[in-house]
Amino acid sequence: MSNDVELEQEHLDLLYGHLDDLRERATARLGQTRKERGSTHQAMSERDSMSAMLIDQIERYNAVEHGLCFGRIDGLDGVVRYIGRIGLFDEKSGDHVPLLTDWRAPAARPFYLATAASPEGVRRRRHIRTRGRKVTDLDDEVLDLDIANVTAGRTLSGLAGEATLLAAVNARRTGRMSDIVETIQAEQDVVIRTDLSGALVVQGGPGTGKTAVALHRAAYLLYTFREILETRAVLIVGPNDTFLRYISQVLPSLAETGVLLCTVGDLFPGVTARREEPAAVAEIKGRKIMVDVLRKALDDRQRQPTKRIPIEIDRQGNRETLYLEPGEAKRARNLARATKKPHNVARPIFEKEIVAVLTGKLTEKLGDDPFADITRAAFESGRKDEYANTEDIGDNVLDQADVEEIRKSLAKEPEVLAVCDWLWPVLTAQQLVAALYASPDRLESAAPQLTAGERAALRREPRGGWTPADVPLLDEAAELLDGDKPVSDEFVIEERERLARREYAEGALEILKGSRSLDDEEDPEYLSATDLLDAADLGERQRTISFVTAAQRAAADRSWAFGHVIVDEAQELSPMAWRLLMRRCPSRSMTLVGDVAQTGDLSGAPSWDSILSPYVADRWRLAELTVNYRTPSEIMAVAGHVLATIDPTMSPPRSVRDTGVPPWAERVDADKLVDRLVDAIRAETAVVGDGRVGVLVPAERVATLGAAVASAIEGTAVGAGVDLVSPVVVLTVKQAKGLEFDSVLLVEPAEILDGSPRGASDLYVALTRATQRLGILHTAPLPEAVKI
Ligand SMILES: Nc1ncnc2c1ncn2[C@@H]1O[C@H](COP(=O)(O)OP(=O)(O)OP(=O)(O)O)[C@@H](O)[C@H]1O
Repeated sequence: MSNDVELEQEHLDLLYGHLDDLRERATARLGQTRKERGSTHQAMSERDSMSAMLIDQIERYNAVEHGLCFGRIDGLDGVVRYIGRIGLFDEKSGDHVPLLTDWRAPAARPFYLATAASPEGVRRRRHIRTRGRKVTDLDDEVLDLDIANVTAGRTLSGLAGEATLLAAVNARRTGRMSDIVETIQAEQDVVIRTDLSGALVVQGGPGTGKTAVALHRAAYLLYTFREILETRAVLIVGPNDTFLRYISQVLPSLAETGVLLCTVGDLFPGVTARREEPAAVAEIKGRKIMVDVLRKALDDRQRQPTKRIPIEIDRQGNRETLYLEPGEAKRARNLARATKKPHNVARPIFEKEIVAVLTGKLTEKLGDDPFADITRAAFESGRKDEYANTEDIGDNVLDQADVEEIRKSLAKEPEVLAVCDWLWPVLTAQQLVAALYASPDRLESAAPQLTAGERAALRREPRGGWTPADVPLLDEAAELLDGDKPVSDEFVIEERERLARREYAEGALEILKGSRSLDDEEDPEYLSATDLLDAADLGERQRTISFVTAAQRAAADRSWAFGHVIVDEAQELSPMAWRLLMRRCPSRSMTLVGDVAQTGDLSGAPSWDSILSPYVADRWRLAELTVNYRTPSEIMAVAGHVLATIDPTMSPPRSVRDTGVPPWAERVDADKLVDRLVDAIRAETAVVGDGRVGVLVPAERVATLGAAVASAIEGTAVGAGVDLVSPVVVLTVKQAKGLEFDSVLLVEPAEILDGSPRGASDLYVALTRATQRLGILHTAPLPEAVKI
């Protein structure tokens, strides 16, 4: 074996040499490009585009530094193929010989799929384990049936690369999710490589790798369908900021950065929805009837006067009063509504009609027959029912130009515009929704289908920010107001530039730091590159850059149609949130991953069919993941009983390993809970060393217990928005969704169970967050379903 290690080290040295070479060339070109002095706008723009492209390239080379090459397959035909994070070719040889095959390429697929029973043309699969640039171990599986019995023990369970896989799942957690590119299993590989088109649902129990698979699928799709997806972008939606930070490193480590990661609360440009609200209120906002509520709220803003409205206008220094009759206002409203255009888009039609009516009145007042042209025009445009016969059309002594002059001046008249604003106001989504929440009368009129208590729950003052559940309502409102028109073109451009400048500046400086640490600091090429990319003017330079990624553009554009949308913890989204996401993905090219047994949100989905059937009927595919890579079998046995209370027909996923460590539970007196918890945390941190301890507590206790633990144990992070790199984290179950810790301490499970109508699902989630150890502390009796 040691001879083999040396041989693999030689190949690895060759690959890293190649990578260094590519990076150096790109860095040198970057330095050169930055020095070019073009004076025209186009030259500057081209130079900046080229710089951005080179920076992107360097970023990719830096990203694959760790674990560049991790596998090798030896074919039955004698061909040897190395598998890694990117493809590298021996360009000097002229015939483009692959030195390293990208894991996403079809040629790499047997590395993930081959088994002794179905070797896919592979004689031997080798996992190459490395630390930095050094080979540390090799893990071989011989798949040739003639000699399969030699290694049969390794593949009995159907796992590929078992030793490497177990090393990965047993490793200490860091607070950041790692990629699984070295050990993707066959059932996961099938999901990752499913075709781009259509909706795919990935259902799987806790720890089956749904999140990991979703992220690797994004990388696969970007590689395989780069042309489509680089222009239309990929959106990944996760449940909260902590989760997004947790997964943030995975795609960069796979050398993919052009993906927009966000929560539903981020999906309305210009709004950062972080305000909190009770789950029951969010549930009301998530109901589909809110579409009708918003429609009615908007209808109510298209006012119908009950009395004539006096309009005072200035006519060459004289004040004139014109009267708009209720019937005339109604006719204008009907006309504008009949266009079926969004409210703001239809406003000019409403305004034009009001101005036309007033023009008629004013010309009449001035002693002429005003209706001649107007009624004729109305008649000719087909509104015959309003003007029953052509005899109504009289003579007009004013010529067309005079009438037109009057019309123009009325169209600018502040009083006329003020009346139009009152009858048909131009609104933003924020104005419509905030005004609805702020007024019991508006709520009562718009939401008769809600109970008085539910309407009272929606009541809120306009100030104080938006909640995540407001965002789908804002989006729906924007749709009713403006259709698929961007909120405002100017705003979109501004927002785009702001995001692009920020990301660009941060990204570029990171890259330079990264590449410097790898190379000679005195290298003149590096110096010239860093000189030119100093932090002070980096952001400003980007102002002129015409190149911004599709993901950046998409982030600022409410009407953006993504090339593919991936939704994690998809079971949690409300019907209103689905409407928003479906609008962002008209092609319905989507991957939804989740577990309906873990649904904790009150407006979450009871089944996949209920989410998808309104949009794609039964045209969606289901893939299932069945193996739990996170939670050891000892802990899954406990969680399995809780699952049976949620749905007795569901079985928990099969754990990939035992740890021999049984979960424990301990009842303590209420006044001893904090002390005992602090002791237990200390004990667990001692066991997991540089791993992570998660303390999961009922929502009502997070503030008090969190503060008590934080004051006793240094480095404790508490509650929403925490950074999971902290050694100890105190969270609610909702906040811990999708996350994992080496050791979990669960406090007061009975309160979690009783704390919500979906308490059993919450408990199931809480019990399945540990990769190694689980302890339960309780003052009340353990729920019956928790059998320890
Ligand atoms: N093939 C694999 N190789 C190595 N580790 C894996 C593999 N598949 C999953 N894992 C690990 O298992 C853990 C659970 O994965 P992940 O969070 O994606 O599961 P999940 O199905 O999304 O779980 P949950 O529904 O509980 O959020 C992660 O640490 C992930 O890296």
